[in-house]
Amino acid sequence: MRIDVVTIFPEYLEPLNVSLVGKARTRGQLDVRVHDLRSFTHDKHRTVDDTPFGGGPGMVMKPEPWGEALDSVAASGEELPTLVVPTPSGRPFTQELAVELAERPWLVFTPARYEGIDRRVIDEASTRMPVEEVSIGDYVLAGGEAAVLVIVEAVARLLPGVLGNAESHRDDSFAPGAMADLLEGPVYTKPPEWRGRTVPEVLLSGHHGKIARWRRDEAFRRTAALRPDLIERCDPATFDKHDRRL
Ligand SMILES: N#Cc1c(N)n[nH]c1-c1ccc2c(Cl)cn(Cc3cccnc3)c2c1
Repeated sequence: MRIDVVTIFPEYLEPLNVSLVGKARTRGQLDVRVHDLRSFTHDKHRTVDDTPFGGGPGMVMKPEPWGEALDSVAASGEELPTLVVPTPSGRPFTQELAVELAERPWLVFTPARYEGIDRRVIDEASTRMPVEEVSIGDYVLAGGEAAVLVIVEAVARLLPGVLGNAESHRDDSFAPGAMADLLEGPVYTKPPEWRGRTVPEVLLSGHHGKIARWRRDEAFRRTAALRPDLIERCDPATFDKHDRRL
């Protein structure tokens, strides 16, 4: 997968050089390119914003630099990219959308600032590529860069080979499958006793069937307590009558 990010804060995307995404880039599983929007300005002050038509607070990001940036990025690849626009009014970002985006060959992110990008940029882009306007949650950020970090990590970990053998998204919370839509249960590691606290005996038993059942029961119990709405979404076939009694 190729990912391009156009931003006035390229340094905000430095985290894409480390950990899971950084390793995937080093291995060649992910091609991430960050572009400074100001590279596509031509005035002395490298202006990217102006006052809003119709008045009102704040500034709006000018269409010209974005248009030139998207032209340049789109022309540099062979395939059709999907434009991903972080915005408070966007489609809620969920695991389902992460899976959808992970199936695309090329994502171009346009995290903006101020009061947003001149609407004509998105409208014009929509005539030549798929556009997804996405929000990472019902809270207000100052711009889209943090959303890009969240979306890229959630998508990258779904790409084949990115998660090592020691990790797996098989039992991810919110992912389809036997633990569909359940939150993760408690996890433990050595030492077996720490500050007088021990590990549930079943996890030391070596009985894989009992361990699997305990983990599912704990996930169900935790989900029922913290996110009962997710239980309603579960496929009834996922749980036998015993689970329903937890
Ligand atoms: N994704 C997401 C997301 C989220 N969940 N909250 N806020 C944002 C987000 C994304 C992009 C921008 C751009 Cl461009 C400017 N702002 C500031 C702003 C805040 C409220 C109303 N208008 C603009 C952004 C906020």
